[in-house]
Amino acid sequence: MTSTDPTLRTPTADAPPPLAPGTTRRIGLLVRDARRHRGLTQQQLAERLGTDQTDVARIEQGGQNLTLELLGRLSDALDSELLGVGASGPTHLRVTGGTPLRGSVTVKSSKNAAVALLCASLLNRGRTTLRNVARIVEVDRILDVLRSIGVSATWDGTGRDLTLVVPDDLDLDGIDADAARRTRSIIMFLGPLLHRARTFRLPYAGGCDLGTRTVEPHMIALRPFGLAVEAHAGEYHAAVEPRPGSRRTIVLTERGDTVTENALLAAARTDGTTVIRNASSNYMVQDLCLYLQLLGVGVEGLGTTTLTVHGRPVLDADVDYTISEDPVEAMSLLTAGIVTGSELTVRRAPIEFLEIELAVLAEMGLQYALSPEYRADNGHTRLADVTISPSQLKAPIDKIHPMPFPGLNIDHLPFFAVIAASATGSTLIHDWVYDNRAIHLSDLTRLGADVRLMDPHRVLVTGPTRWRSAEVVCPPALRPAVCILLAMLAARGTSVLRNVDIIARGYEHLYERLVEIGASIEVFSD
Ligand SMILES: CC(=O)N[C@H]1[C@@H](OP(=O)(O)OP(=O)(O)OC[C@H]2O[C@@H](n3ccc(=O)[nH]c3=O)[C@H](O)[C@@H]2O)O[C@H](CO)[C@@H](O)[C@@H]1O
Ligand SMILES: C=C(OP(=O)(O)O)C(=O)O
Repeated sequence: MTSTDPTLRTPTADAPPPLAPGTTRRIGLLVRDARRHRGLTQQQLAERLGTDQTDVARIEQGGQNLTLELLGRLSDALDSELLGVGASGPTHLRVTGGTPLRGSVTVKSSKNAAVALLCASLLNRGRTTLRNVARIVEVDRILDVLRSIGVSATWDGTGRDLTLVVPDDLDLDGIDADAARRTRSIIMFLGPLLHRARTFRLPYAGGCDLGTRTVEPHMIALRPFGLAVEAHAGEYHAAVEPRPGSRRTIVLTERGDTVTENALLAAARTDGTTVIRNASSNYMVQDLCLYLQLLGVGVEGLGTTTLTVHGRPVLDADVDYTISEDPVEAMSLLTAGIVTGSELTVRRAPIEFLEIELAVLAEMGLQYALSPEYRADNGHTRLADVTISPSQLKAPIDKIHPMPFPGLNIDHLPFFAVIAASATGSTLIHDWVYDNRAIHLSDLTRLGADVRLMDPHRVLVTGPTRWRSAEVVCPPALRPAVCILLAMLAARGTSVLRNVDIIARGYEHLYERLVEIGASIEVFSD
């Protein structure tokens, strides 16, 4: 069949030599994986490329000569660095699995509290020092944005503590839109900025490919503070008309984490009392409340769904705050140990935010022991060391589904898919929250798991799995990407996980730390 696209036809004599057939076949598989991750049919990808479905089928089968120009167009059409060339190409992992991990590993501080506190630092006229900050890409993105508007952000010699000083005048027009668009957390600039300018613009919030994530609850929550937002051409146009009154009640339409944080950030510098109902009491919200208290804001109801904030128009204090440990990291590390049948201690696990997960895992047959509890360096969060032992797991009787805290954390849900695949029996996993995240879990089938997508929100996982090694492209979502890596640790033989850069968005030195507890992981790039 003749192609409609001239660049897909047989090369001319002066064209560069064609790639070896093995290479085109391999690239074909990568294209197919990336297309599926994007949820595109061959026809839809063909339309993006301006060609026929048959051309796409040929590329995926390795039967098409590939030029650099075509590779570039494929990368653009798939919105993927998968086919990146040159020295700064994507990073991949070679994972040799099937052996238990051993020893202990310590949980780092959380991404989600770090981004909230970075945004919160905009409220303070004094110096904010954040201690124990995770060195992750998500933090770097928000830092890039903060620096672009004039905030001074300096790491100390240890590289763990960060000092932020906010100037009197922010250069909001100079905002690094590229960095901002790569993170959803930019939405949390709305709360602090409504105290700094009567009008301003922010780029649309972005982030992982988890499906549509509404920003409407943020708009509703911030309206009582006089904020009106219109969306135009990739930007939010915000206008602030402060409303009189010394008391307001905000009823959140969703018990979301970042929307609660935005309401807190707006209330912190609003004179008088703000009552936030249906507030999230999740870990990052608690970290934010503790920081605001240090700044001199009265916050009552910590850990509950009604927060009462006594705001102060000027916040000017030199404060040090130590960010607490990340429950999702802890859950990831526990899963690494569970699926590899290991005796492993996960130190400094924020136990309050893992209690339901551990109760479910106990029902599934997990053997574990907890150390006596102790406090995190923020003086508040309860920590414990969790030691798990090799266990025969069985599927839970009821489905596994997340709920706002104190329910099972939505970000822990993907890890239950890997665990369920290691257990005997069928587990229904219901992600009612994200439109797209459960879909990414079907990649576990590449490693031998029986994962059936019942609909975009529900997967049925039947185990036990005889994990086998495979080559997989990282899904474009942080937690599912880590789940594939953990399944590779369980699989005998050598697997390759391609294009893992997304993992650095939320995990610091994850591979090195897994290697320290006995994993065999090699990092390489093209
Ligand atoms: C930076 C940060 O802190 N990110 C976390 C935060 O994102 P964030 O707070 O931004 O989460 P979203 O606002 O996107 O909420 C997630 C999804 O849940 C839905 N929803 C949420 C609450 C609710 O009561 N009803 C409801 O339907 C939302 O419509 C959305 O589709 O919370 C998510 C849900 O815990 C976590 O996965 C993210 O890791
Ligand atoms: C969904 C997540 O985070 P974010 O809100 O930053 O996309 C996550 O941490 O898994």
